[in-house]
Amino acid sequence: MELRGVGHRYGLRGAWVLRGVDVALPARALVRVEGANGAGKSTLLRLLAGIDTPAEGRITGRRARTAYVPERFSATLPLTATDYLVHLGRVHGLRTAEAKRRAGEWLTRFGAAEHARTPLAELSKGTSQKVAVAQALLAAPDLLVLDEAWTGLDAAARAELDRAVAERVAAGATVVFVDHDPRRLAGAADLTLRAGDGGVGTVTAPVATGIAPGPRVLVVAVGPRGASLPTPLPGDPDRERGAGTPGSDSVRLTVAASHSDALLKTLLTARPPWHIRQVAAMGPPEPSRTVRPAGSAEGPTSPGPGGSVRATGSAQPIERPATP
Ligand SMILES: Nc1ncnc2c1ncn2[C@@H]1O[C@H](COP(=O)(O)OP(=O)(O)OP(=O)(O)O)[C@@H](O)[C@H]1O
Repeated sequence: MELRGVGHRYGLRGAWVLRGVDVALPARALVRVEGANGAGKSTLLRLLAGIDTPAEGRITGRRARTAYVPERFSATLPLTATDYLVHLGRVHGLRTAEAKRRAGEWLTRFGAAEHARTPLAELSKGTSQKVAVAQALLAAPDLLVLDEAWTGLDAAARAELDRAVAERVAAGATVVFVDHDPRRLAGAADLTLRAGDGGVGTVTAPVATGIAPGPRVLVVAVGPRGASLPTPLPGDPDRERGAGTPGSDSVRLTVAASHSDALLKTLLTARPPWHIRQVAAMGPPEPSRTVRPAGSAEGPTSPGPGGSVRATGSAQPIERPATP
């Protein structure tokens, strides 16, 4: 998805909030938007979600399914939580039975199952927010836009949303979020955009998964014999079965460093949990396989469009408390 010369202002004669925004959002990426109050973060998110149309410029390459969680969710429809979710699931093209199943699943994940039959107007602020987040995740969106969506959620639901975000990215989605807590998903963003001075700047370069090698992390995890790894795993790591012990299985996972925190969290919070035996930063990546566009000459090691590079190199232990 690409923004070219995008600008926005409220009203024909209003002051420009954003101008000249040129940004490319990669697929399978977590994108953080930061900036001071009033810098235009929510404006940018609404443009990305397609809620508002830019006053100038173009947005191209929109993903098929987009979902948005606003800063404030005020549900005034005379529906129960489940009926509302099923209705939105239908809007997203799901069959009623599937929408019902997913509504129940997401309400349960966010600890709101007991409010499935509660009318929206009677929900507490926090539970309303859980419904708002559930409606966004229900349709497995390719673009998920979260405007301070964690606000008002209890600790368990905040952690669940962290996990859901990692799952969406691992599944190939772009997740764009704003949160005033700088610790939110700290270190996990592939790209950070800074809104301010009427524009949007790129703070960190995007990691185009599968194209840029980037630093990688080795995680050795141990689980009960025969236990399946949780799915999906953030960052879609390379996996290799290791030598287990009686009653346990060991697996070596190699993942982009930007996804390692989310991967560890997913393993540790799985049911049953996986124990982390080793976490190690990989040495400088050496491309072992290069795919070039058809007809291109032998040349540098960077892959062409659609190419991939597998990182190799020796593992360097990094300081991280590991569970036994
Ligand atoms: N619907 C609207 N009508 C008129 N002006 C608006 C509207 N929404 C936002 N603005 C203005 O646009 C500017 C940017 O607002 P925006 O909400 O995008 O900033 P923000 O960075 O998300 O702020 P915050 O961190 O306080 O949430 C502000 O000056 C705001 O007053």
